Amino acid sequence: MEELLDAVDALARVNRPELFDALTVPEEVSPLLDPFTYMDLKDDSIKGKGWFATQNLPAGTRLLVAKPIAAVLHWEDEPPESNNPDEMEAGDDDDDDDDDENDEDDDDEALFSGPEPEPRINELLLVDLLEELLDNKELWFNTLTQLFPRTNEELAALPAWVCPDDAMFMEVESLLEQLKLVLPAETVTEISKRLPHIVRYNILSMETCSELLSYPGPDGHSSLAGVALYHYPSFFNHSSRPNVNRWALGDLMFFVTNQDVTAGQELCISYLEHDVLCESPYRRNSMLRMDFQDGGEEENTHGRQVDVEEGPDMPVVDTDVQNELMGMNPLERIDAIDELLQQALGEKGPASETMELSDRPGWFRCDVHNLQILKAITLDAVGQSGKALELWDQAVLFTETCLPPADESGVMIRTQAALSALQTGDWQRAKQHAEIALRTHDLVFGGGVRFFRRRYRHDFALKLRPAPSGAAADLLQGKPPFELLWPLESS
Ligand SMILES: C[S@@+](CC[C@H](N)C(=O)[O-])C[C@H]1O[C@@H](n2cnc3c(N)ncnc32)[C@H](O)[C@@H]1O
Repeated sequence: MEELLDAVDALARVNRPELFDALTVPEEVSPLLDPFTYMDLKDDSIKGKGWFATQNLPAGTRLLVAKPIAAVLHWEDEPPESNNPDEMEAGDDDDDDDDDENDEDDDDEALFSGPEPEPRINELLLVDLLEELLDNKELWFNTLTQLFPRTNEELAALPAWVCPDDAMFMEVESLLEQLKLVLPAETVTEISKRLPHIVRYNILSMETCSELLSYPGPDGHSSLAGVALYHYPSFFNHSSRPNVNRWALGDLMFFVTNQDVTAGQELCISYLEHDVLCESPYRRNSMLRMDFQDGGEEENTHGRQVDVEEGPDMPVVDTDVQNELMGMNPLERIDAIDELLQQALGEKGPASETMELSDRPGWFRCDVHNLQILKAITLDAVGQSGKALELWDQAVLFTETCLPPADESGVMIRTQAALSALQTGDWQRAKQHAEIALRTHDLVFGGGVRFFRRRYRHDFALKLRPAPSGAAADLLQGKPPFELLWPLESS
């Protein structure tokens, strides 16, 4: 697995990495390519097919590893003019310069560049699949026809596919014409109707080590983010209380139970980011945009309408907001975060003046959580690790009360909490956070302390705190903090 991570690291450094024939399933996990070891497929009258446990499974059972049928990375969906790396850099610089001073210029630029183009990533995947079918028509009969939507009734219940881009539509049409040379016309008609929906309703996002603070930086793996269509994983249904977590290394996807599961229970993943699962059904459904309503486990809400709600439909503190905040100097940033926290908690605008404070619509709970993390990072950077630790503790509380069990973001937060506690010289607290971080990491990712240190090595290299002094320096004796908190002999 460590060799695989080395290969993934190398791929992530390449400008516009290509997928991923180089990444093969390591021998030690190859038995997991067989999904029927611990699970079986069953039919449910409402949800269709789904995976069910065939035996009692303890938390941390690796169920499945899968290689995709096709995958597309986000960089492949960049608009053509920004595909030139030189132009990209120039564009980035412009953005940075413009941030505060030249709002008017920003507006002018927006006028000239037009609206954001629609994402075409699903259609890029569709084109890849059609190209693959030209060489390997059995893929349709053996695999793709097994995936939802399988029947004409299922198909008829879905909204029509609308291609967001004329050029892509022409490409799809041309590939369908070429397919008519190798497949019967009625099969090609079937493919043209069903394949866009198969893509739309089965693809999974794929991100490597995305919980790490180093993820968006030069040593992170954000260049490998994309979407992929998998065969057996496509049969996992959605639950807002999932008992299965998934994680990726490149395009290899791993599925693991996050809690004890009893024989006969359904095994579900979440189709939503875990940090929005604690929101109301209205908000969850606004983001899910699927052909079913996610109303909570206890009720069957297939097709049910959920009431409209005040407040944003999506998290406000997205990557752009976070990048903008991280571009500020620390003191300015803390003020800006405090201001945003007030809004996020509904304590300040944009609701009407007459509105009671308690009635003001808040943002998502993960907005507050992410702002608190940014503030903790900032306080650590300016040497206030005691105050940072209080915020890391609040972030731990969020992950343990609002997220599914053993969520990987809890590992990152416990790791940072341990490092902040060590920085304050509080060895007991540091050790406690460190142990839980390692235990949770091992449950989800396996590989003991070695693999934890390997996955976290770029985070350990970040200079997030000043050089330790006082009790922390006495504890460390010149060693790097991770050596003290996660020594190799603890495995
Ligand atoms: C990725 S497929 C999952 C496997 C699918 N059930 C099948 O029969 O192949 C996604 C589709 O399954 C159904 N589905 C998944 N989770 C569901 C849920 N919680 N409630 C109702 N339908 C669900 C929806 O039709 C959705 O578009």
